[in-house]
Amino acid sequence: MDRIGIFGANGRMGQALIDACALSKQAQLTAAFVRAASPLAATPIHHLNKQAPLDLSFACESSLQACSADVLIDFTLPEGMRTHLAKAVEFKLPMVIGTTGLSHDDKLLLQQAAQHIPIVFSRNYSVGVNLLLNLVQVAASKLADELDIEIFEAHHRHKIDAPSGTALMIGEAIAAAKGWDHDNVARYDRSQSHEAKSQQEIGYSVLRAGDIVGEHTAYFATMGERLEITHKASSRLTFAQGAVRAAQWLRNKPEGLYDMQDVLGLKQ
Ligand SMILES: NC(=O)C1=CN([C@@H]2O[C@H](COP(=O)(O)OP(=O)(O)OC[C@H]3O[C@@H](n4cnc5c(N)ncnc54)[C@H](OP(=O)(O)O)[C@@H]3O)[C@@H](O)[C@H]2O)C=CC1
Ligand SMILES: O=C(O)C1=N[C@H](C(=O)O)C[C@H](O)C1
Repeated sequence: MDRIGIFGANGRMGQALIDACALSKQAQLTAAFVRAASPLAATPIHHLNKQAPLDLSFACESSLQACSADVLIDFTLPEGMRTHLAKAVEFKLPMVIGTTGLSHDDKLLLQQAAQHIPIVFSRNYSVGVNLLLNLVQVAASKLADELDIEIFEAHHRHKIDAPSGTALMIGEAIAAAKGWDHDNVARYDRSQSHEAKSQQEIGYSVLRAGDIVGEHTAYFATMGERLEITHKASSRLTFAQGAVRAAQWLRNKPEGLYDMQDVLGLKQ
């Protein structure tokens, strides 16, 4: 059994991760951390799998040293991720990270930490999106140069970062296939632009509404035809089960920075 510790255990993804551990035959949830000030600390956890009740309470993050986890999972906010990453390095524990909205400096922190512990970082843990990354690279490299490339994403009303981590990951994959520098070709806002778009750009658009779990479409449009490659997630359990799979894959790996394509064997 792989013993799993979860940060942000009371969040939307935290709850889904608790359910994913309960449904797994190989992973056992041994620590479900909440912030030090959380009123949930020391209260019992409820989860989907009612047939096998979970005999565990939420724990305060500061009790990490005393917990018995083999791998830690973080789906929180960038500030939380930074704190949790430092703890994982201190206690030499492998870590799976799904938090999005990370800055350039945060990504450098990940690289530094990966010199000491093994880390899987992915902005999307679903199988479908990781396959889509390969498909958009084929489309970007095989279709004509006279191509308009746009990425649309839709998420629930609570999501803070925009564009989503997945949308940026798709854009970065397309830019790599085209040999472009993503930061130079990404267009997030056309409201101040007074000219027609160039074909050497990747446009992003964002929708936030209701309870949408996560939808992404890459558009490849030219005169007379348009290819759309879409992924729709309908349950957070998809991401959570992917993260638990990554945690199991990560155990006993050497230090280094891995992603979900490594876990799934999809690297081209
Ligand atoms: N890579 C992937 O496949 C996916 C990534 N995500 C990403 O996961 C993250 C979480 O999403 P979601 O679960 O919807 O968000 P929620 O807001 O529902 O949950 C966030 C959790 O993080 C905790 N948290 C926030 N800040 C800190 C901090 N500074 N220290 C410790 N804990 C903190 C919150 O605690 P409290 O309740 O006390 O505030 C809460 O438990 C987002 O970045 C999202 O984009 C989401 C889905 C899939
Ligand atoms: O915040 C979310 O909910 C999600 N975030 C991730 C992202 O930013 O891409 C992944 C997924 O789409 C859900």
